[in-house]
Amino acid sequence: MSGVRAAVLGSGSWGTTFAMVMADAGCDVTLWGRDEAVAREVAEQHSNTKYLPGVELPPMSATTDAAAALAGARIVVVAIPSQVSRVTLEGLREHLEPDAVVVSLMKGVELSTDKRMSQVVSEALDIPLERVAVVSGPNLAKEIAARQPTATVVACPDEDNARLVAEACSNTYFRPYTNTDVVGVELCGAVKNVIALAIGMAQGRGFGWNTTATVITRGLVEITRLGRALGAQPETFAGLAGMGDLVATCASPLSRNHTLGKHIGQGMTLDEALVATGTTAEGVKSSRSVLELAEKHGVDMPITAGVVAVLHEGLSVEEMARALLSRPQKAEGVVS
Ligand SMILES: NC(=O)C1=CN([C@@H]2O[C@H](COP(=O)(O)OP(=O)(O)OC[C@H]3O[C@@H](n4cnc5c(N)ncnc54)[C@H](O)[C@@H]3O)[C@@H](O)[C@H]2O)C=CC1
Ligand SMILES: O=C(CO)COP(=O)(O)O
Repeated sequence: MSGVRAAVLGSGSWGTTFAMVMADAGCDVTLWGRDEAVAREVAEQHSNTKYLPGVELPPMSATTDAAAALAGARIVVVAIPSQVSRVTLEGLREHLEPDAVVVSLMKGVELSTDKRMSQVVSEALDIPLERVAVVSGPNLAKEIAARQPTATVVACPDEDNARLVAEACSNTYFRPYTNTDVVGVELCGAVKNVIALAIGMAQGRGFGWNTTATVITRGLVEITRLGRALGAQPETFAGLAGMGDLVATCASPLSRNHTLGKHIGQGMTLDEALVATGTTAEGVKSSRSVLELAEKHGVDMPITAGVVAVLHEGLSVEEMARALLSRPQKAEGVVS
């Protein structure tokens, strides 16, 4: 999409990779981050060794000056940790162009409000939800930065805006599909991180593929159940943002949530696992807000409850497994 001005907020692994995806799609991209050294390296040396070692980036601008990044930007992409997005975006609101479409790449649910990221973006920037799109799918940043083929979903209530964003990120290795089910796509992205933590815990404890497959499948049931209670479309859960991302995140050691869960399963404390994992593992905090959201809507999410209990309440992985398996027998309905 030749020449469309885009700003990407957040110069970590996914922000930098998505800036690369858009630049490779022909956009005129400026990456914004708070780290001056990273911005200089991206702009001058076409690399970001802190987050994407060994990757050669296409030419793009990079800055720590938000006003400069946002000036003239038709598309603004947000790729910072979910829990700091509201305060960060409120500080940038005055620089947003009046026709800008804002894209959330974030896979979390806000603590204290239990809001999805598109809701947070809309409130923090004071723009209607029709101008907020979300991108979610099996999108491990490091594989995409190596230009390996993948697909994703661009969801927005306004189909023209979904198409605008899809065109702006479509290139030879990245294929976006559009839909209007923002609730479903966003919930898939946030809750799969919690399920990935559970699978990491199980694998770290030494459980094999039967356990993994069970948790993926029943995890998808939990996501579907919550999504349906919140008005999502059932087919979203079988798509790229649902099953697709669940498979990628739960199978790959590149997933930080999976890795963190594995550390816990191997006996680390949460603090030790956070240090060992390094960058953002959204599920650690979002597990709590997802569970609260489920409780508010009367939705049963036993795997999510188990993850919260292990991470934040001192339950062991064995106790979590026992608790899950000793639940009352029932028929296997998709939403039961
Ligand atoms: N890395 C991946 O493969 C994928 C990540 N995501 C999602 O993208 C979001 C961002 O994740 P990553 O880029 O991977 O995380 P990251 O940890 O690699 O980078 C986060 C970036 O945000 C910056 N940051 C942190 N606090 C900030 C603040 N208060 N103000 C401004 N900048 C701040 C950090 O300096 C860093 O540049 C998360 O919600 C994640 O779930 C989604 C799909 C793929
Ligand atoms: O969302 C992701 C891949 O689609 C990345 O997962 P992690 O945040 O667990 O690394």
